[in-house]
Amino acid sequence: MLRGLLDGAACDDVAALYGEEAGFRSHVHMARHGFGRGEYRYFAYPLPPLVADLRGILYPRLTSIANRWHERMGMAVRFPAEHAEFLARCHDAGQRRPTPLLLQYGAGDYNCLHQDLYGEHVFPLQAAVLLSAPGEDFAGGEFVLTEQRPRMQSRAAVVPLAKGDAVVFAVNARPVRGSLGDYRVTMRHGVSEIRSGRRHTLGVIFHDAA
Ligand SMILES: O=C(O)CCC(=O)C(=O)O
Ligand SMILES: [Fe+2]
Repeated sequence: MLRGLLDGAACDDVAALYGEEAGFRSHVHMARHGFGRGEYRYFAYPLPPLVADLRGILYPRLTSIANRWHERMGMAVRFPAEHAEFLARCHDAGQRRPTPLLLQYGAGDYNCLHQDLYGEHVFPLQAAVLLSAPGEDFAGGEFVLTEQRPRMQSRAAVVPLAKGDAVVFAVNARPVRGSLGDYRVTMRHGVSEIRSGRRHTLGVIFHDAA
């Protein structure tokens, strides 16, 4: 968790973008795709400055974890120091569409457990920033992670985010140290049902989409 990544005013400014027509490349109604209930919009390029800055600032702080994870999971790909360089790799492979997104949930909405994979190129960590205040703007709507371990039952974790907090989590898999060395666990994330009110999130994914 990154506590207080954004202050309250910045959260409100980003959440308010949801209602604007311009600045997005697509609008997804989750129920139509079986993804849950609620909606989200992918930003278009150029990203709003705050979103572009978050991507550029968080990425270089995560590359050493990403590279260590890949080494431990026996994956050959390594990540360059700067986000622009990694994006160029995505774009050269045809993954050119921006993936940062704004999500909006109302009462009864939820986000099914999923993974945000959009092509061959995957940066193994992503971030989500909670833009609304639990207990004040909404009730329910907890950020949930599950880890699926080999030959074991899945385990869930709830991330107790406050408004402005971010969670950095595994996109796809992460290594876990066991008595026989590292093994790989498959991670998924989602959001439990919002019982009342309205909840907004900013999702920051570092690879672009095909
Ligand atoms: O609304 C949330 O907390 C989860 C959003 C999400 O799935 C994401 O940012 O990838
Ligand atoms: Fe997601």
